[in-house]
Amino acid sequence: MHDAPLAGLHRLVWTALMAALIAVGAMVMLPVGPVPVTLQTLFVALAGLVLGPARGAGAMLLYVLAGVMGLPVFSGGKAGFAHLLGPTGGYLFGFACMACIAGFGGLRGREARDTAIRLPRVALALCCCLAGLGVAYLAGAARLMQVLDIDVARAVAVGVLPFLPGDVVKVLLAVAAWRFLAVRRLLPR
Ligand SMILES: O=C(O)CCCC[C@@H]1SC[C@@H]2NC(=O)N[C@@H]21
Repeated sequence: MHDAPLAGLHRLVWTALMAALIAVGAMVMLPVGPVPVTLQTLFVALAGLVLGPARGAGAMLLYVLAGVMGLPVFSGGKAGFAHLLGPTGGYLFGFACMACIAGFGGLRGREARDTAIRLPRVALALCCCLAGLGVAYLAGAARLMQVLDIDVARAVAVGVLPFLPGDVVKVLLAVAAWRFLAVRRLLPR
């Protein structure tokens, strides 16, 4: 009977936690050009899988809002609205879409009560995360084209290809973490 308010609180805590973890992912940064290597995509994928499409996207918007309001949560500890208009602003917009799409790979309804997460279910989660990553790349590359005044091929060379192998590994880690939490019934409902 008292489960519903607690479940709501549990979801809220997870939403705030995921927004905070993406900020941590932005701090872990390797500056390699106009776009740095960060751990953000790991936590964006995890946010979607753990929270579902709507709340996953909500956690991303919360994260972006925190940065716009001046918290140093963007890559390299940057903050402010101007950062959204810079070379990496497209990815930040794309993260909400990525979390939303990844969220369709998470567990819903009765599935969430089943602790046996088999290979096809893991494969679905992985596909959703990779599709979401593709959309984040699309948004990121589109913004790079505008800001750096480059063509599509150059934007892909600068903003997608160097990150692809690492991001695939991050997505695999996110799926593994999600499965770990799910089989232990630690996910919000
Ligand atoms: O300025 C920001 O906070 C956003 C940085 C975005 C970095 C992108 S996300 C996809 C790709 N993978 C990385 O490791 N870095 C880029």
